Amino acid sequence: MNIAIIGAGYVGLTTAAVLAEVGHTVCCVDQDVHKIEQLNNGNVPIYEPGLSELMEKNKSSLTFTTSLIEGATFPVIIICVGTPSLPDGNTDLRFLQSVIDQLAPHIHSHKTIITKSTVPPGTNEWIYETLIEKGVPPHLFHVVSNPEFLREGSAISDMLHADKIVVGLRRDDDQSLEVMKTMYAGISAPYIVTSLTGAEMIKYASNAFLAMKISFINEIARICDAFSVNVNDVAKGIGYDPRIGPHFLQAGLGYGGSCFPKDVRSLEQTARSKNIEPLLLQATQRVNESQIDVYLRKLHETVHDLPRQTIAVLGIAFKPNTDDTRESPAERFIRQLSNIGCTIRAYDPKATLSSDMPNVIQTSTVMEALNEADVLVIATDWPEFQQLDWEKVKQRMNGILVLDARNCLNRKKLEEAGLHYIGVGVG
Ligand SMILES: NC(=O)C1=CN([C@@H]2O[C@H](COP(=O)(O)OP(=O)(O)OC[C@H]3O[C@@H](n4cnc5c(N)ncnc54)[C@H](O)[C@@H]3O)[C@@H](O)[C@H]2O)C=CC1
Ligand SMILES: O=C(O)[C@H]1O[C@H](OP(=O)(O)OP(=O)(O)OC[C@H]2O[C@@H](n3ccc(=O)[nH]c3=O)[C@H](O)[C@@H]2O)[C@H](O)[C@@H](O)[C@@H]1O
Repeated sequence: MNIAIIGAGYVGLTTAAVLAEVGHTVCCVDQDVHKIEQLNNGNVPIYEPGLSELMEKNKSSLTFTTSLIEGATFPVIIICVGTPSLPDGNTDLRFLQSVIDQLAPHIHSHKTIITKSTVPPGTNEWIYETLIEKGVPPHLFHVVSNPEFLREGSAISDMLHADKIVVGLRRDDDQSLEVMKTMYAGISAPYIVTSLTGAEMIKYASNAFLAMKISFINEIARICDAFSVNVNDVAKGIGYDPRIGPHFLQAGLGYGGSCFPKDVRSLEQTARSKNIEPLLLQATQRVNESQIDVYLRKLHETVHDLPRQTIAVLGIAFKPNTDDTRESPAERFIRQLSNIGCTIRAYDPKATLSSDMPNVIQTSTVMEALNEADVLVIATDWPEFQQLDWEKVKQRMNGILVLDARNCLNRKKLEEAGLHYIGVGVG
């Protein structure tokens, strides 16, 4: 198949690489001239494990352009542009709207227009109606909602081994399911076929549920903390029940990234627009937003005169295996520590601090970050932090306190090395 992908970000590039891998020809369109230049020079502008290798392997099936008009010549068009939050929590749909505005005058043969961007319920129906209003004859296009469920850090494997493929169609569309099955022929997964709006709701409900699971375990961690119980044991204990499952029960600084925070906010606003008070969504966000305060309080309780201390913070990205810092809890924590006057030495294997902050420097190695540090904080659970040589860490630091803000370290090993281990709900 010949496919155009509009928006060459995390989702667009992963989709392009995977669809090229399963035998299609893919043209990636992005308005960011610099990004397209990089891609045309063989450089992948984001860090995602395995992505540059897969793109290199399939380079004969991949092209890159800034021209949406060129993209509009393809019979299958997948929209993967960003859908960020507006200040009021609603979704900013202006990138998507601009794509539809630009596409409409160039639809002269049949197009299957597939939305992969996460969009609020009703958006794909809006796309259909807008194209009709703009004079595109209905026999020249179909609109499909095909939300994406990949995670950054494991994007390629998540897409190649998807647990499901969700396809939302208009009631009268008896063609697009076949198109989707041909497009995903190389991927074996059950199909969930529903309405356009049903598919949009599946995506929002999925992200909201996962975010709620994280806030749930973080609330349990606070209670565990008061009773000196280890929340990891509790997560393990409840996770064996197949009705609960073991995933997304890792307590810590809370969820971040470009999706959970914005999608939970957006679903909250969607509910409100229909006069529904979304109590669980609100609670999920309240727990998440106050999670950093819980860790700060822990530091205040344990460290004398915290504002005068030098803190080594390991982790800047919102999760391991990515360079993404969008709504990163690690970066928020660094900002809070900076606000109260601490001196911060931050390190991350891939991510860079997104803005300058007073008394904060980023180092290029873990050991450099530890120099003169009174306290060490693990803010992102990169595997390499879990495997540190704790004897060496102790020698390098000024103090001995380690705050495990991701509940990911082996406490025994740290204590054997003479370090003092603290956390929230760590027993
Ligand atoms: N990042 C993730 O892990 C996942 C993201 N999603 C959803 O997928 C969508 C895209 O997310 P990301 O890939 O993270 O976004 P991103 O911000 O990394 O990439 C979006 C790209 O779209 C381009 N763009 C914007 N307007 C354009 C236009 N008019 N024409 C051409 N290109 C345009 C931007 O320049 C940018 O390169 C969002 O709706 C997100 O919620 C869904 C699942 C996973
Ligand atoms: O819609 C999206 O964009 C994507 O959002 C998430 O993927 P992602 O944001 O890449 O990362 P996750 O692995 O879900 O982690 C999100 C945040 O939750 C935190 N988290 C995750 C799991 C957990 O047990 N505890 C926890 O605090 C992570 O540290 C991170 O800050 C979903 O997992 C994907 O299915 C979805 O496609």
